[in-house]
This record gives sequence, structure tokens and C-alpha cells, in this order.
Amino acid sequence: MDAVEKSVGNPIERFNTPASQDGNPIVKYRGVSKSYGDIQVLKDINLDIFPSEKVAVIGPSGSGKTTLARMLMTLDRPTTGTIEVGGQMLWHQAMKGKLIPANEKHLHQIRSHIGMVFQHFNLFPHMTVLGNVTEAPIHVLGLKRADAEQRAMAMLEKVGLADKAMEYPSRLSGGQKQRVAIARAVVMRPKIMLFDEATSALDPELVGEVLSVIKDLAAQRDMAMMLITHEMDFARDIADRILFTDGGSIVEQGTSDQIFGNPQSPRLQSFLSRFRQTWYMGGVGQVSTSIQ
Ligand SMILES: Nc1ncnc2c1ncn2[C@@H]1O[C@H](COP(=O)(O)OP(=O)(O)OP(=O)(O)O)[C@@H](O)[C@H]1O
Repeated sequence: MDAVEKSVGNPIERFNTPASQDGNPIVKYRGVSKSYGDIQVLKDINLDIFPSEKVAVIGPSGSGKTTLARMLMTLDRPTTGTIEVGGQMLWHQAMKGKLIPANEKHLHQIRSHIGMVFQHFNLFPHMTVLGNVTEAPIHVLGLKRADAEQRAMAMLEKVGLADKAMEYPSRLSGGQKQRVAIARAVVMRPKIMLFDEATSALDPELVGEVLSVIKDLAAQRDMAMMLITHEMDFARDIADRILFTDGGSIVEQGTSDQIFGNPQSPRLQSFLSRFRQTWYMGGVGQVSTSIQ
């Protein structure tokens, strides 16, 4: 056991399953670890996320937040441990301790339950906004074009971009592109949406419009969300539960009042004090609520 592991110990857990949940998590991580060569990036993660629960993940740069999400997106595989989505295993333990993927058809089906929004929007530049949002409903869900367009227009309405349906991405602002990316993911009606620093690549004046769309979706939609963010106020406003990661472990988790108002672990206290300092140093006219 290395020095970091010793100091981590068991996570500080002050989170009880909400009374409204039926006890069946939509996502289950069990003993998930990830190493790149000799470097252990995630250490024995155990995590349940419940239907419609909004979970924010905060922590210093390099603490493993994105890796945690990449495993769930099936973009990368755990070195050990298992992850289930909707009761289905993403990766199976195979002989001699090696992990093998679920078969392609199975993975494809599970992936359709997971929506993802990244820092970079990755829209198809040669398609209109409407084309971007209807692509997956037509080709993955097999909807008829007219049905897909009706569903897509309703989503574009929700993100405030119905009037841009026939525009090409190159004619949109960064904030608008990210709202299209959100519409494109949510139109699939996923069981869980992952947002990985969805506003980090945006100019500061465009951040608010994207956060506000995500907040609206969180309030209206009966789907779970995992939100990796450096925006502390956003995490506080939106999350039912906040996870603090450091050194590849979930060090502490709780409600936003617990995490921000009464942090227990010295590492979370130190992380938040840096944030408060950044906030304070933002000074007049530019109050920064994010840290890197
Ligand atoms: N493909 C890879 N090969 C080697 N190391 C990697 C790889 N991907 C991530 N890492 C390392 O894993 C650690 C965790 O990275 P990760 O991106 O999950 O952190 P993070 O908390 O999301 O950071 P940030 O807030 O800066 O995005 C980092 O030290 C990173 O350098």
C-alpha cells in the first residue's frame, strides 16, 4: 500500500439513500480500480447512482474524475472491478483476472442508455443543428425521420435553439454549440447523463447559458446525472449529492450543505479553502467560482 492509499482510508460517507429511491441503483461501481502502467489512477471505487439522482464530482486536477466517467462511458475499461448500468454489466470478469467487454450488441444497447456531453462539442460540421440532433434517433433508435425531427425540435425548444435548427454549427457561438450537444444527447432519453466539464472550454460570458440549460434539465427530467465540474456554485445548486475525489479515491461524499458547510476530511477542507481564496481574489466585478 502506498502513502496516498494509507492516508485516504475509507471515504467519509454522510449520504443516505433518498427515501424516494427504491433501492435499485441505475449505476453500480464495485471495487473499480484503474492503472496506466505503474500509475494507479482510481483506487477501489464503490459507487451507486440512483434513478433521477444528480451527482456532482469535484476534486483537484488529476484526481481521477474524468477517468471515473470514462469507465462508465465504456471509453476505457477498469483494471479490476465491475460496473453495471441498469442491472447490466459493462465489463465481465474473465478467466485469469482479465476483463473482457460485454459483447458488442450488448454494449451498444447499454451505451444507448448513457448520454454524454464533453468539454468539446464534437458536432458534425457538415450537418445542420437539426441534422445533428436527429442523427442518433434515426440511426441508433431507428425512428422515422418525421418522428425524430419532432422529438429533436421539442429538445431544441427546451435548450432555446429552435430558431437555429437549420443553421450549421460554424455559425453558432460556443455556448450555442454546447446547448446543441446537450440536446443531441438528451434527445435519446438516456437513463443517465454525464457532463464532463461541459463549460470548461467556453468563454466566461457563455458559461451561464449552458449551466442554466443543464439546471433546467435537472429540474424537469427524470434521469440521473453525473456532473464533473470545477464550478462550485453550480455543484451546490444542482446536486443531490457531491463526491469529492482526491488521489484516485472518493474521499468524502454528502449533500451540498455537508460538503460545503461542514467538510470533514482535511483534504476537502484544504481544497475548499483554495476555492474560497480564488473566489475572494476574483474581487470586484469578477467573482470566480471555479478552480482548476
Ligand atoms: N491514457 C492515460 N495514460 C496515462 N495516464 C493517464 C491517462 N489518462 C489519465 N491519466 C492520468 O490519470 C490521472 C487522472 O486523470 P483524470 O483526467 O481522470 O483527472 P481529473 O480529475 O479529471 O483531472 P482534470 O480536473 O484536470 O480534468 C492523471 O494523473 C492523468 O495524468
